[in-house]
Amino acid sequence: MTEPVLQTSGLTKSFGALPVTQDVTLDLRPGEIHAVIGPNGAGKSTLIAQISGTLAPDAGSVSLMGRDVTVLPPHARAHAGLGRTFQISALAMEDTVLQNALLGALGASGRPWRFWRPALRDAELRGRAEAALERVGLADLAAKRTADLSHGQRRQLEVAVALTLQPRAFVMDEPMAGLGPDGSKRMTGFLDGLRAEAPILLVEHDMDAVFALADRISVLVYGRIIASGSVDAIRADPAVREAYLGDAA
Ligand SMILES: Nc1ncnc2c1ncn2[C@@H]1O[C@H](COP(=O)(O)OP(=O)(O)OP(=O)(O)O)[C@@H](O)[C@H]1O
Repeated sequence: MTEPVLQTSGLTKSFGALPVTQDVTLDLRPGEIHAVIGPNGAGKSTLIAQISGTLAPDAGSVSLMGRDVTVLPPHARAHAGLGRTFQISALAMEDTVLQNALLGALGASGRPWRFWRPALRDAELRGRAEAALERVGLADLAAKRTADLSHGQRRQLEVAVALTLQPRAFVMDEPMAGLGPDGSKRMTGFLDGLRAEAPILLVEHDMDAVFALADRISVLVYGRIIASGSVDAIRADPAVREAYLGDAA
């Protein structure tokens, strides 16, 4: 079997008496989209936070391309190849689209922030930022103020910022949120192509998108993975239908 790019093993975390992830073991293999679904409050965002390093697990580990990154801070995981998009936008709204992409490229370069001004003139960084914008279809909007983008375009820009790192794996928290049917369809098409570049661990409530994209689905309920398998297997699983999918299956 192909080596996983990303692997969690026994990730466990409680907030006080509330267990939010319990012994979560999953992996992400080259070329795939692995969706994590589950009801509100199941622990999906806290799982992503432990994978990306913003939250320390009580027990368990995270490894990236075979390297244990459990104690690394988020920026070090990003440098090790983990690309992340957020449920809530982390963009600088008053800056232009290109400036946001450049901030990502500058962060990826590992240079201190005092190089921000020179970065605007740095051909290599600019090239990296422009290539990422081109990749997500925002090249024509490079000079636009980010606040003036549509919600869907901001989501695309978030992916572009993550792309400037040339990640080996993505974790994405609800990239379809608030997109509407057309935007969701466009993003689905985009993620479909992106998986060949870097596999995606996808937390998403939009079941049409999940069923269209996922190579595998893991279902999280009360912090525990209750089922993991292909789209067809998950849709047919009685426990999953009862706990989460209901009519959506
Ligand atoms: N910092 C925190 N302190 C205490 N409890 C928290 C904290 N963050 C999350 N929780 C609780 O942990 C549980 C899991 O939350 P989490 O946001 O991971 O769920 P989720 O599956 O991502 O939900 P959603 O689908 O609504 O985004 C919830 O009961 C939530 O209230």
